Amino acid sequence: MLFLSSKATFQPPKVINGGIQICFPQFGSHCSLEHRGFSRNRVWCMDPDPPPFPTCSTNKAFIDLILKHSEEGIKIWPHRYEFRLRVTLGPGGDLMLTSRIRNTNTDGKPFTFTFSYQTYFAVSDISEVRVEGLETLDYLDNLNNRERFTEQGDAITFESEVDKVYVSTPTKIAILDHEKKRTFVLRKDGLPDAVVWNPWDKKAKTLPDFSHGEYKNMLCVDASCVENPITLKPGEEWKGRQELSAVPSSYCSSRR
Ligand SMILES: O=P(O)(O)OC[C@H]1O[C@@H](O)[C@H](O)[C@@H](O)[C@@H]1O
Repeated sequence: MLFLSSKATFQPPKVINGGIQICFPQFGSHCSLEHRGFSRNRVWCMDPDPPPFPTCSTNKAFIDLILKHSEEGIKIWPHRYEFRLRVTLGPGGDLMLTSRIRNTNTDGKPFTFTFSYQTYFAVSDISEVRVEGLETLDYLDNLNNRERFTEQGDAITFESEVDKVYVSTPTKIAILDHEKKRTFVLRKDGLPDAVVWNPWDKKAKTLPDFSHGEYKNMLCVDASCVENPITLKPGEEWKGRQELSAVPSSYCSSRR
């Protein structure tokens, strides 16, 4: 289901192109932090004592992880927080990520953040892929100084570099891989926006992890909260969930 570039090397702080990257406390380049935030480059701990999750995890394998502020980290982002992540795998391979972020500041100060599950889907050939669920929506075009445009009425197809933030998107987005006759279904909650990215040929040549032509085999569709940042007061918690499943395309279209 997920793409990982063939030349990826796991040597933090270098980022990889692949998998699902948890971007917090920013997704973009608004302040002096790392441009996709620091959470994707930190070592997380297993959370031995997570508070109860409202989602049903019966018959599913799951792991609870936690990331907290460190005294070193506070110098970079001057806030105390607890970020709990539950990763759940269902019997059919469905993958669910639930993030809970709590402001634990003791100085009474709120904090503001943006967030994204930067998700690299593996596809057979980007030219054969169609994304449904984003038609007629407004988007901010990262390739045009984040100018706002409105998408046309048809499903989205790809023939050049794309880097768009679709705003106020529905809770379900489908990524149809025509060649593989397979559809990825992304369901989300608490994450109004969806970033769609493919670097295409020219940009991919500038990304050292990509082999020749490898851009054809990936598409990022990221459940995100970018347009309207989230503000939490001390003691408040935010929750954002993403669920991914893969189904035969015929199954999906018969249930639209
Ligand atoms: O190299 P990074 O930081 O993981 O980002 C890769 C791409 O990720 C996409 O999600 C963004 O929309 C692009 O703007 C970005 O170039």
